[in-house]
Amino acid sequence: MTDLPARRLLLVHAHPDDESINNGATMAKYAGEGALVTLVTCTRGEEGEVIPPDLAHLAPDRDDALGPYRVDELAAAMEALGVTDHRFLGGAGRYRDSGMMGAPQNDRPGAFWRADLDEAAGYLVAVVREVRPQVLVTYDDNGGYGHPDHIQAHRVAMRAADLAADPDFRPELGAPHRIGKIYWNRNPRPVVEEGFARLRAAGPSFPGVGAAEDVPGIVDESVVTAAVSGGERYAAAKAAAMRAHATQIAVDGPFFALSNGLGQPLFGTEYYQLVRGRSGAAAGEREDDLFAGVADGTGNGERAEDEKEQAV
Ligand SMILES: CC(=O)N[C@H]1[C@@H](O[C@@H]2[C@H](O)[C@H](O)[C@@H](O)[C@H](O)[C@H]2O)O[C@H](CO)[C@@H](O)[C@@H]1O
Ligand SMILES: [Zn+2]
Repeated sequence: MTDLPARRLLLVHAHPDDESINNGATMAKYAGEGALVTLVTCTRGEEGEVIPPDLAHLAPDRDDALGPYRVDELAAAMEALGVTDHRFLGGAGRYRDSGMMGAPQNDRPGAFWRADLDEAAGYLVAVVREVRPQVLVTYDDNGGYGHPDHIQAHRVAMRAADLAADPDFRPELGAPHRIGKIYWNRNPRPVVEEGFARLRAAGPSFPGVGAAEDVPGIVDESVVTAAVSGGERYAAAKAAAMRAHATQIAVDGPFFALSNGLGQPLFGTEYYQLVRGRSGAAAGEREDDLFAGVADGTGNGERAEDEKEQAV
């Protein structure tokens, strides 16, 4: 990729829908401000459940046509977010959705959970060395909530960040590139609990109400180091993107539910933990911009020698 935009953000997610749920406002904001936002999705979500009854035939135990359908849902979500650079890890269909932890699908040939880590990371290294992002966003080491594809996406993303910077690793994939800042998706407990209180007060239009502790990446507020506000404009884009994933998500105003029918709050501000690189905020302050303190616009700069690694 030549003539790279000054700011470049790479996000790595497991299934179509995760990007909108976790980072829709962030992606829309930076895309709207002219940054290059690159999304890599590791599977097509073939093993998902299906919410709309008229689409139930797509299910893996019926037509097994959910994967291609979710590819189209993801394209519509990218349109809503204004994101133009989306790839599937290794190409669409290279890795299959593994199902929930413990499901027989975990062991199916081709399941992402069974992927060779360095082979999968190699596909991502090629993207990193092409787009040369200053910022990478992915899940924590539990994948947010323990889904095997989320855990594997975390492992592949973190491994690829290391390999992409190694000049001895597959030089044919491009010049080495060190990603300056790496963030994990987080949700601060007080914000989540307040959102559920709003949901209960509003009276959910969903069959039930979820539990705060089940929200992926929920942590004590002190763990969160960055908060990116999408404002009304980008929060609306996030909601539209989530609606585009209609087989997986039902949206009702400031709330949504997955196929389990359990309502939860939809946040227009998204939260992160900086796990590698240097914060651009003052000591003890949260960042409000993931690119704060980025070394330079080229994204080719090595980290400053005195740069303090975030302890994780
Ligand atoms: C948000 C997310 O990661 N969704 C995954 C997840 O889907 C959940 C799964 O079907 C579960 O059984 C339901 O109760 C829950 O409501 C769903 O969100 O796992 C799917 C299978 O791996 C995956 O396709 C989906 O994207
Ligand atoms: Zn997922």
